[in-house]
Amino acid sequence: MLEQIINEAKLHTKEGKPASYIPALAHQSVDQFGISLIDEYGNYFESGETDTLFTLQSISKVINFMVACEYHGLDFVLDKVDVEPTGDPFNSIMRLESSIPGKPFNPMINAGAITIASMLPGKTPEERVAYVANFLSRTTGSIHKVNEEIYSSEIETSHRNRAIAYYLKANNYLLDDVEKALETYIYLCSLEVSTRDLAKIGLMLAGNGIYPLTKEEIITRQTAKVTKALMTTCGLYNASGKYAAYIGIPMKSGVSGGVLCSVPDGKVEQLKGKIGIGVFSPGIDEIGNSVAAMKCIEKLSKTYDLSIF
Ligand SMILES: NC(=O)CC[C@H](N)C(=O)O
Repeated sequence: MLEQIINEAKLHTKEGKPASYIPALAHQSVDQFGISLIDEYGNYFESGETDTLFTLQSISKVINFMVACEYHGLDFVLDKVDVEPTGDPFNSIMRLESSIPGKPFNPMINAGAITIASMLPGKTPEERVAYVANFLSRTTGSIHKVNEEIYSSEIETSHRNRAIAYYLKANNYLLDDVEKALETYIYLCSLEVSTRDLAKIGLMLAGNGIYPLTKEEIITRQTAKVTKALMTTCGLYNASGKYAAYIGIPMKSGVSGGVLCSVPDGKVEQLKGKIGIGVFSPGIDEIGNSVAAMKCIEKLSKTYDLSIF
């Protein structure tokens, strides 16, 4: 049944286009598709390009939020970034000026994520990215490197994100210089992962911060719960409401075509208990979500009753 769902989803890979506003992402082949599922009992199901490395892009927002909450505590973080969905595109500037006092609406849009990047532990962007990469490795067991080509391509063309960072600085939300916050944010977007890595992070979140296979506590229960609430309400940009209704799984997507899913409680025999899912297919829609990955997750959720609602 899973193979059939995956084969059907693969038929949609060409309906999306690779993100072209980051020039180095534009030449990704849309034919790629990979999926990894891991459950709390250690069962793996994988198909397609599960070893291919791709950049986290917006999925880094989830990771950075967890790191910031663990390091500073939730109250400190929420003093600088709210937890309200916007219904606007991820790189929108509009509300920074229209809302008083310009506080970023949530950590899953660029304004919130650049703010979070400025508060991560470490004195330089390099130290911060190393801290976050180590944090990721505790769950994934992989070594995560920055893709320098994609980093350079984005930092050179990041005029919109730079504008957002200046607004944030003007309203006292950045804890650092504009350029350092931006470099940190883009380094983190450029960290490489595989679908297997994403599935493991999803499983850790499903375990409310405890990785079920090792029983190690990676983050607190409180951080895990707030993170999953943000993924559900803001994880898929301005399509988050639609996907909460039709799929109902805490998820986060990135413009490189990755999607991280955390299923807290699978109810059917074939997919039971806590499950992490990572999907990758670079063809994205206008909103920024991978077309084939979302088709696959929607079918999985409907077939195996994975919705949390
Ligand atoms: N939605 C995304 O994945 C966007 C991430 C990308 N690095 C940006 O800031 O534009």
